[in-house]
Amino acid sequence: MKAGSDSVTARSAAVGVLNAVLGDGQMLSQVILPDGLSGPDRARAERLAVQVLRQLDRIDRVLRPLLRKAPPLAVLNILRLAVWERADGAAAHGVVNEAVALARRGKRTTHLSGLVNAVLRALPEPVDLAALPAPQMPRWIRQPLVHAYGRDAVVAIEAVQAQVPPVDVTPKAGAVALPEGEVLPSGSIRLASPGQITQLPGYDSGDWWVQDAAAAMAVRLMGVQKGEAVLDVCAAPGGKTLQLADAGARVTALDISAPRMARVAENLSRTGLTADLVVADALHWEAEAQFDAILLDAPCSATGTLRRHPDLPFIKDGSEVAGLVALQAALLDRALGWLKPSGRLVYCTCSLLAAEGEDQLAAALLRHPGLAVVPPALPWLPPEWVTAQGGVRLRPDYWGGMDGFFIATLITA
Ligand SMILES: C[S@@+](CC[C@H](N)C(=O)[O-])C[C@H]1O[C@@H](n2cnc3c(N)ncnc32)[C@H](O)[C@@H]1O
Repeated sequence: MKAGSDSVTARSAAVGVLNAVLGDGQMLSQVILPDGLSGPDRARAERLAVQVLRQLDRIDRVLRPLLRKAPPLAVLNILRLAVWERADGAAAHGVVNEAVALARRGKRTTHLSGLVNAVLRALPEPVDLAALPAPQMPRWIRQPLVHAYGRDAVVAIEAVQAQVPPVDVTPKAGAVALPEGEVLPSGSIRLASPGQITQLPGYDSGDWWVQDAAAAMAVRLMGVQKGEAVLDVCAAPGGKTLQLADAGARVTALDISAPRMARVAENLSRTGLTADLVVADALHWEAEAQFDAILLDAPCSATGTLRRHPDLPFIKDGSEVAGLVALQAALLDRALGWLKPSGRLVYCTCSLLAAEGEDQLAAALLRHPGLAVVPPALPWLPPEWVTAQGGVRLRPDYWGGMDGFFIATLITA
């Protein structure tokens, strides 16, 4: 974003978001922006905050030599935002003036507006963040990934996570209006220039939906047949429900969260697809009949989605993982009981951690002696993505960037 007088409100809101995430540990999705911000300013504030979080380590490397001691967080975040804007090509004088004005307006920052001015005037010219090493993932994620994939792979993943992720969409069968983009081998379309999604051709007519290429692969691996009874266990916000319904399955979509299920209903309505919606805790729900196929997209650490959620490294410390692993195992055991004898269950998580993928699968195979893995048979799937167990490991550095996922198809003997 280029500096300009109209962007002061977006800028102050962006600093507020950074204070909430980095100071109070709030998730980006939960931060409430101030009332009275226009739609475009709201979007700009969110974009600025996300970009600063994604580049935070690089930004701090630029600032560190210019600061004798760490200023209060609210001041530091004004400086961080200004460094990002300079790196993004905004003119120095505009960025400095507006950062100083922002500091003057805040009760907690006004006494340090002189410092803001001095530091920003001392920034190198140009501010080249891309020349610095990509931000590293926190230790609780990085260490197990180095162990699982090796150091080079982790560096490649971190390089991708420092970039603005592309937007992929899944076309509906027989779609007429599609936005321009590159068709990936799996059939997802990577948009050439996303801009405002709701303005793209085919959005209003429901000809496609936004869904990362990796997220779309679980249902592609399932090989759904028309008329099959399919249960989507953790369904919201519903990208995979749409795929299942579009493939002609009779879909039951279940999720514990009513507000999130409302988004599934909206998505079905826009795309003209249908599914039975159930709001329930899968750990207590009872199925009335068994299913031909079940998709379990289990709640997880979401470590495969750091590109889109750059706040996660700052608000999570890995302490939730053990609880999530136990929940995934309990959901998996329960879901297996709803399968027809010849049925298949696709288990997936958007996690990079083996604990929520490969190890979870190995533990399930031990708990259920009759359970077997069906290796994928898709011509476009690179064989090196298939694990020794027959699961699929998707990494963020594949195909120029995708979410990290683990997917496995299970059958009971
Ligand atoms: C990874 S998200 C699912 C994403 C979804 N499948 C999609 O493609 O859009 C995990 C979901 O699990 C749901 N969930 C968590 N615990 C659950 C439970 N005990 N029973 C049912 N749903 C649960 C959450 O509300 C969340 O929507």
